[in-house]
Amino acid sequence: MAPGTIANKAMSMSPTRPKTANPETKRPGSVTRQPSTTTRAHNRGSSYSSSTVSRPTAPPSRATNGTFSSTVGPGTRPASAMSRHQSSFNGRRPVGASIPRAASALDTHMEDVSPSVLGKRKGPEWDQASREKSMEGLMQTFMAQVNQQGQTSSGLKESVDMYKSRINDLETSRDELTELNITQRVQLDTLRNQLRTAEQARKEDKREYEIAMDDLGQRQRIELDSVQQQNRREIATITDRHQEEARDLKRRFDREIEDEKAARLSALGKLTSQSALDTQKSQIELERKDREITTLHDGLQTLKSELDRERRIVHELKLNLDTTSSNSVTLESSVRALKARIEFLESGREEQSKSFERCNQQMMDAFAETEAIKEKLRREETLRRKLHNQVQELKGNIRVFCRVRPSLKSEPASDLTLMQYPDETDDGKEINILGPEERSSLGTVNRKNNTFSFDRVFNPSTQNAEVFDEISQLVQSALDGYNVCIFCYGQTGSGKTHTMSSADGMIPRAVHQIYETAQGLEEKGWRYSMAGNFVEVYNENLNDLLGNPDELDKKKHEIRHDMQRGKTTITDITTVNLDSPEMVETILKNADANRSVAATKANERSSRSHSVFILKLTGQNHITGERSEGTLNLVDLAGSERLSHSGATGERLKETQNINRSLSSLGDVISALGQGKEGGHIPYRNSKLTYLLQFSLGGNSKTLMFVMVSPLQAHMSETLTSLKFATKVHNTHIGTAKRQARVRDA
Ligand SMILES: Nc1ncnc2c1ncn2[C@@H]1O[C@H](COP(=O)(O)OP(=O)(O)OP(=O)(O)O)[C@@H](O)[C@H]1O
Repeated sequence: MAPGTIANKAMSMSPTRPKTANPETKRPGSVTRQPSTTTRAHNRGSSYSSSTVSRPTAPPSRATNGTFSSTVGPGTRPASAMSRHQSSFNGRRPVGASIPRAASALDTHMEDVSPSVLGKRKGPEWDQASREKSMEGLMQTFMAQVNQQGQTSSGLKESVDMYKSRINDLETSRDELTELNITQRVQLDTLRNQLRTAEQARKEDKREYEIAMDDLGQRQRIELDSVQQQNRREIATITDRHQEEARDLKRRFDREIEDEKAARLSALGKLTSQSALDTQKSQIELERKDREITTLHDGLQTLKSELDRERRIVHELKLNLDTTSSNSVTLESSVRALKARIEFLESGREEQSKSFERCNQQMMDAFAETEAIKEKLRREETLRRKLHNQVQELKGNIRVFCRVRPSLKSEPASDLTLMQYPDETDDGKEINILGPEERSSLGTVNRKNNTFSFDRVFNPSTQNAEVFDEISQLVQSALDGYNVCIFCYGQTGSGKTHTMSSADGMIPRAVHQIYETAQGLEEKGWRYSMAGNFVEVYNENLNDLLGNPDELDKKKHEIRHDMQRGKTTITDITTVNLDSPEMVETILKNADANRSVAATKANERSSRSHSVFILKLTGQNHITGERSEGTLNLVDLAGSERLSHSGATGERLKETQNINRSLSSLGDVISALGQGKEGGHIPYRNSKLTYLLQFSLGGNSKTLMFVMVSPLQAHMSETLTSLKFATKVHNTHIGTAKRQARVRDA
């Protein structure tokens, strides 16, 4: 316990603590309050002492009664002091606490006697007896008070003793506490010393740990540096080695490339000289062929009859084959019968075996004969191909057919152009277009007559099947490995789409024929594969009509030519393998649907664009090892009407310009081919269409153009323009046969 606490306790026990609220202290200072000995005896603690000193002392106000007041004067007021002690000790009242206040009794008495004592007499002069009496009474009262005071004093003594014992207790407690305090201080010091030692030890440890950490860090840094250096050295070594290897490789590759280049260059040189030689040879060959062709031309009839004869032979051979086959069947059954007989016959074995050998020999002969006939048939097929091609070449490598569509129900007869077909019962090659009636100044009525002649003219009653008969030989050429191009040219509504891609048009018919022929050729060892593309050239852009309709007019396709192999490919194009002839219907439907997406009306779009159906035919003969690669292009051209005169603007004008450009490019290409200059420039690149068809126009390819004619009077001007263009094409000689067609104005 802290010393201060004990002092506070002593303070709380102070019997004389001033109380301003005490009525006695407020009383007017008539009584002198001397510090009593009892009070002094209590004054041991410093706090207690200060409290006593602070009590105010007043000078005696009754100097005349000094002796009396010093002993029994009202200022001492022991009872009052006692009562304050009592109140400080937990409310216990010491003996005498109930004694009446002497001071107040004295006060009363003093007031009663004072007039006589002070000589202020108002009654009789002097009464000795009463005075003695009263003195005695006073004396008795005084004595009683003294006794009372004695009792009070003994009570106070008891209190003092009690206080003393209490003080002794407190001192003992204080001593104990002081001792405890000292012990605790010693312990505290010891603990502080231990703490200091521990702190010292901790600091020491920390310092050692830091030193160790520094050492470790330094060691690690050194190790890291050495590892890094080692790594750097290794990387440098590896890099050097790799660079050296790379240099070696580069040197080697350079050497190899150089060697390869030199080899290629020499090969190229050889090839160039070879090709020059070949070209020269071809030239000579061409000239020779020209001569031959002239001979051939003369001997065409002979060849035709020969072909017929060959056909007859083939037919006879086929009959022979059938007979032989039935013979071999008969022989087989004979063999079986003979075998059965052998089992039954026990004797004459030799004769039987001879007869069996004979039968066997006959059978072998029959097989050999069959093989020979088959071989002859294959030779016949090769010969047929050759002859077929010669016939096609003689017919001319570019042909023009004219087709007039019938009038539709909606078109009255009065609106139709007068057209005549003078040789329709014969060759069917001419058409007369009669102009409107014109009255001359002399009054005669005339009609302008425009006569055109083509390879074939189909009148309005001709059906697609008949038209196809005429082109089927060209389709056969595609199977034989030639590039064939069939165009439909004419103004909008003239019947191009009907001819080309209607349900029974040229495209489906061509596919069906190819299938049938390819199947027939299978027994001669041929296997064919067919791959189809359908593209559209619109505004000089190529579109895939079998692709995603959303990509129409957006996706870019490029045309790539393999000049050495004479092959054309289109990038990112959909190719459909025609596994069955029915596939073609799906292809046509898809193309139509795609066009419908791109335009509000599909036919509107179709008349503003060129569509090209490309069929690639690859054949392989596993018996003879022959191979053929041909392409059939079926082209539905955009409407040829001269829209530049119609005042078209904007998008329509652009379309028109593109159509005009591509059609005139087609004309230019055909015309350049017709000039037939060896190595002359052919402007294929002038339009997407001609560029796409580069290998199918000219050279060894075969071209057929349909010029489509509308029967309407209103379209006559366009009809004449189309027919004139077609005549120009017809007059063009490409390849071997030269022909002349006539345009007669009557
Ligand atoms: N030989 C024909 N026999 C019967 N109807 C025909 C014949 N040729 C054309 N038509 C009909 O004439 C109309 C116009 O023909 P088509 O659509 O083929 O013309 P187009 O030249 O292809 O026109 P576009 O350039 O707009 O495509 C169609 O209704 C078609 O059915």
